[in-house]
Amino acid sequence: MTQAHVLGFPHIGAQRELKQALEQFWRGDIDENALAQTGAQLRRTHWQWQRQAGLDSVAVGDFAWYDQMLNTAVLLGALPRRFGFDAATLTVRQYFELARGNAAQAALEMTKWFDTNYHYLVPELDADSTFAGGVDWLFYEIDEARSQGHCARPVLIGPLTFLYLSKSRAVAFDKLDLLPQVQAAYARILQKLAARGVQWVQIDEPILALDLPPAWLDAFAPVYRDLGSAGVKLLLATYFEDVSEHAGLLAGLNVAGVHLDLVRAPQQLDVFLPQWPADKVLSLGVVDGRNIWANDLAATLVLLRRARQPLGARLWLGSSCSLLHSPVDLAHENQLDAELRSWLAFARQKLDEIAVLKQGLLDGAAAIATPLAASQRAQTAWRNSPRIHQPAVQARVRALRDADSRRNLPYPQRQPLQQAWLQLPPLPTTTIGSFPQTSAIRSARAAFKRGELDAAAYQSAMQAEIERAVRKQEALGLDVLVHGEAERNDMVEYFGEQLAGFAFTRNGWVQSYGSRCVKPPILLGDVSRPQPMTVAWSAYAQSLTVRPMKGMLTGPVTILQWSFVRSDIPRSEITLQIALAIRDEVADLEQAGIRVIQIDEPAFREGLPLKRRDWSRYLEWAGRAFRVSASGVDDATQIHTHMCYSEFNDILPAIAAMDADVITIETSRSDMALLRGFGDFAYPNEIGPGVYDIHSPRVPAVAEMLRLIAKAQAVVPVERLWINPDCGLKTRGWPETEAALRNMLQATREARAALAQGRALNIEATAPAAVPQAACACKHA
Ligand SMILES: CN1c2c(nc(N)[nH]c2=O)NC[C@@H]1CNc1ccc(C(=O)N[C@@H](CCC(=O)N[C@@H](CCC(=O)N[C@@H](CCC(=O)O)C(=O)O)C(=O)O)C(=O)O)cc1
Ligand SMILES: N[C@@H](CCS)C(=O)O
Ligand SMILES: [Zn+2]
Repeated sequence: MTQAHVLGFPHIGAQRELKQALEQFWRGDIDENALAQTGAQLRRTHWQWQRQAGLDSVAVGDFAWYDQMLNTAVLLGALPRRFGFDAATLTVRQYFELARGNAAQAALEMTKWFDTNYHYLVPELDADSTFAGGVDWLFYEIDEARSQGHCARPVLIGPLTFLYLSKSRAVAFDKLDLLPQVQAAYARILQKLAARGVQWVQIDEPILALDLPPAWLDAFAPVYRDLGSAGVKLLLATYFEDVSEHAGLLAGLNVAGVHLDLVRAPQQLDVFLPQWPADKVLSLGVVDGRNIWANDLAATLVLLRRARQPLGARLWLGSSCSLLHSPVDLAHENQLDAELRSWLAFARQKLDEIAVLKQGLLDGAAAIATPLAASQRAQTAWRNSPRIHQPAVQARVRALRDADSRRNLPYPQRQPLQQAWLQLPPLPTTTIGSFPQTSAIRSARAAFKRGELDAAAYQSAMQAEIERAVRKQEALGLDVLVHGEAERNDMVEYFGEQLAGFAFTRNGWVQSYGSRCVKPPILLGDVSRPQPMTVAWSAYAQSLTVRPMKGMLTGPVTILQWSFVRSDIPRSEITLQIALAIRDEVADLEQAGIRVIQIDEPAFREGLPLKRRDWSRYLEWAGRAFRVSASGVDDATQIHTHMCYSEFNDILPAIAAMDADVITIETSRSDMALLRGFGDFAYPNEIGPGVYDIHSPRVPAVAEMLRLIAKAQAVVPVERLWINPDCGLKTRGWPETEAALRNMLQATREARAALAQGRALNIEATAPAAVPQAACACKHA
């Protein structure tokens, strides 16, 4: 029978209930029982919504206190030995220690889930890892769903994806050596599910979207030959990319069905349909799990009908991927106008879309006449709306010439012009932009948004924060100052709120990691800049000091990556539109006397396509967009960029081609290993490799930073080396921020003295940090 389903539902809660409960629990304000009740209530609600919408099963196992990848490690019993926990008796408190670290141990590392803005916890394995099973939370939740009358479909991260995305913490080994044990553990779990009477299990193998080494691909058939015989029907889910090249492999796997992401790659259908075996389900992901646009029901029905004829009841339909990446419920957006709301669907509305599509497919279009007509009206209105199309913006993009993405002079000639007025000492010091976003700042903004604080009072409060940041930087002795970004809720949303072509939500939260969320703005139309966005704040900050104030902007690629983006025109074109808006802001900052300007691109690497074959095209347009945003200035104006969270070495030529005068990058957590590539590649401009990790409240000692400075000096010519932290300081508190910066400045003074005396830095006594650091605490609440 044709089934309608979703691959997973967001668990943070429509009002971020899980976030509030987690943070209360971590603060000690509520006990474990109260936390458990919040979790149970959220699961109950989300299952009810799926059932009420008319879906045939509910996803179980998508709920996680922190992260589903960590849950999988716990389920398998594969915990890092260094914590000394017994997986079979793991407590919720211990679970959070794995996620967030404890006094003795750093948290599990966190990294981006494929090309999304969600971070998962990276399981740690070693050659002796065991997989004897862990606590039975999944089985409990299945019983819970069933006791509420639902048809429970457990969702698991598949064994090959789990293993491939894990890391070895100690000596490197071939992770595939662990496959037999991992496979056996999955077989035991599936048998247990079968014994409970579970019929279908969704098993996610998104690594099929990547360029996989042959040994990993070859592992699929034998693993699933075994798992497919464990007594439950397996629906193997792929998503995020075209998996056409694996159609033969997938058709031959011992699974009962395969799921395809037809939103990302609709062309796959024509490859799969002709060769799809008569005994297997083909589940089509036709409702976008990663964006907020309402489905074009008529167009989707056409596609589904094409598959219906050959597949019959073996055709399933659902979301393209888990709805984890969507905000929860449009019903809470009472400030969006009716027209815009008719163009949108959040997770809850997507459930209805899937159910309606199933009905339309089985019972004919007449059975869904009302939603179909509404969908068609919305599509027509959207296509023709003056909110979307701004001919002047499009004309400006078309008129871009090659010279618009180039500075006048090359860097070697710009550098003396900049130094002539900047008069910076050797090893100039700066920070990445943000200073602590204190609860006073956040509650002032919340009061302003509620109308309880007027604009003038809010402005004064933010100016006071800016002044505080400036005075502290002066006292510390930094060379290039920042205003601190107090006025920004988020480095992307803030710009989305001010640019034409964007809409923003009140409550469209999406989990970024753990309890932390972001509210991506909605990029719905051609983008332009009605008025300056940052100039008044930066100019105010500059008015407070004679030192150079660095203007702070988010770059076009990062704004694109961290927004919900329209899908009717190419991403490359949208990015150029944003680039032009940023270019105008850069020009206005320069006019206002801000002559050092940073354009952040932390998502530049994240935007890289999953398949290498698509890289060069992306790097070409993304790099051009950055240069368009940065090239409209005088050669004496210094352009910085900043990148973090990334492995940069495989795209260094593209980073160099961005031609920023200075790049500050996250390097301290890799002990400067990330910098080596910059040295080998002979990166041509100035670099500020982070000399301390901002992700933990721990204050690094002067000697530790000196050691990293020495390592950096071995790779980057000293006249092109800057000293700065790894990333912004918004998630830190002031006491540790000041202490760490004080030490950074002291380390810099010592390094400068050594330089002046022509001696090497004395780093003999300095070992790498002995105390474990949180892997990434801006990501670790
Ligand atoms: C650098 N990172 C970012 C990513 N994506 C972005 N779009 N932005 C990023 O900065 N991706 C990669 C990383 C992810 N890292 C983080 C780090 C930290 C957070 C985080 O702290 N998120 C906050 C929400 C931030 C925000 O939008 N703040 C708003 C609203 C604050 C709020 O909740 N206010 C309360 C009232 C508070 C009070 O009265 O005291 C309310 O409205 O109810 C603001 O400052 O105005 C979080 O809390 O989750 C995210 C990603
Ligand atoms: N300017 C931003 C960059 C973060 S990646 C900040 O300092 O928070
Ligand atoms: Zn950063």
